[in-house]
Amino acid sequence: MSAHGAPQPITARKGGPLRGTADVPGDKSISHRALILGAMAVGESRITGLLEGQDVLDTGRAMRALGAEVVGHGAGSWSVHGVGVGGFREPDSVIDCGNSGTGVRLIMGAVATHPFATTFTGDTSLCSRPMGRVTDPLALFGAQAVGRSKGRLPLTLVGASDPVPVRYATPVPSAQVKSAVLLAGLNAPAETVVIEREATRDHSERMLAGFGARIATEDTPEGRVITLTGQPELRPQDITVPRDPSSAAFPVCAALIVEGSDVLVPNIGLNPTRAGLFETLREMGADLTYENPREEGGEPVADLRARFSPDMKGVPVPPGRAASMIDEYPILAVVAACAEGVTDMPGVAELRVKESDRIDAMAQGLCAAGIDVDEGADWWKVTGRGPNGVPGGATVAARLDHRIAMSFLCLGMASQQPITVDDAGPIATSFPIFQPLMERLGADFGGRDS
Ligand SMILES: O=C(O)C1=C[C@@H](OP(=O)(O)O)[C@@H](O)[C@H](O)C1
Ligand SMILES: C=C(OP(=O)(O)O)C(=O)O
Repeated sequence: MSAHGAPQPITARKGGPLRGTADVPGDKSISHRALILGAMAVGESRITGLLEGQDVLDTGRAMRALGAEVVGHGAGSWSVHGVGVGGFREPDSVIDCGNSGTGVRLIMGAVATHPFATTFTGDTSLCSRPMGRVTDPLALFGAQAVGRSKGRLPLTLVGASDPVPVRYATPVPSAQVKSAVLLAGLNAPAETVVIEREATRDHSERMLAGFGARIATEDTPEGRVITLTGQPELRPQDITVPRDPSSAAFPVCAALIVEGSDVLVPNIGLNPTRAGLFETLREMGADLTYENPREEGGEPVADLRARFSPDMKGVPVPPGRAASMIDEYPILAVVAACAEGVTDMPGVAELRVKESDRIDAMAQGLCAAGIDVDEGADWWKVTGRGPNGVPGGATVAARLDHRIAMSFLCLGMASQQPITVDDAGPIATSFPIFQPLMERLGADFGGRDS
């Protein structure tokens, strides 16, 4: 069942090559942060290129419930009239973050140092995900959370009325945890410090600096140490959201595995904390180039060009790279299935607590499509069958997970027999135009029986 209605099965089958330009939507991580920081600034921020996917729309609704004015002007252009740090008001009703881990965890951080109660919920996927990783550090500020067993949603967070600053070493590599602590630190006095052993995406740090917060990052033997001075006045910003590398991954990888393809994906954010997939694909022998590299809105961007790459080989993916490509492992596994040899992906326990257990979801679907997968608690290996070697002919479960749905649809474009995804509804959370965009490039979602 889709998060937002009846299940929408889609079948992808091998058609002609994929060709043309893929204008993917705005970055999901940056879009959430633009709305939240806009809501915490004094005055009006303007955002262009905002991702209008359900996850981000749910965050926009939550910012309204907390007192900010959030207005869409069409085509990704939005304005947010913020209430200032410490200015949120108690919401009248439950905040429903839908399918979005980023939304709920960042908003929990933002309200944790406000003296009122907020109740959070989400869909069945979000209600099964761990929240203790965020409520534990928020408790150090003085916030109290009561949720279901194992701290799961629905959950009520009573914010600290007299917050204290916090120094916190994150036990898991998670930008959501880091960002929740930093957002809570905004309304605490003095300095809040987050230490992360492995660097994770740094959009919060960059955007906080852009809004005028005093924030410093230092690489030390302990790890990356981020120090934020609390209670700043955030200045409203004009933000241009770069396009999402995690969405670009789908047309890029589909082009690499579909014979004769040549696809340009312009204006993609290539922040090094996000670009691990592209590095890995190049190591596999992908014909993937960065054209016109430049900087926009404080983030590095380039145009990506991907062409069919029949000689790709499996590679070991360094575990230290995992955080920079954590959402891209499902589509990497699809490329690995179409390469020769083994792609070994260690150090990825986090994949088991995303919208679904992504190792299990991919292993079951790949196996049904004729691909061998070995897995352990924090690793998996895909044994490829080479270009045109994937049998396909399977129906796979999306498990309320947009990335699982899109990954298997891409595999269906290259496999010998079609692949059906039982519910493509969740794709709307991050990439609402996925289907028409891929069809314009030449994908066949005709849905006929094989
Ligand atoms: O901070 C963010 O915007 C995100 C962080 C990642 O989650 P974790 O922080 O849980 O690794 C990622 O999987 C998610 O899609 C977006
Ligand atoms: C893990 C993801 O998102 P979130 O954690 O925000 O639900 C994702 O988009 O792949």
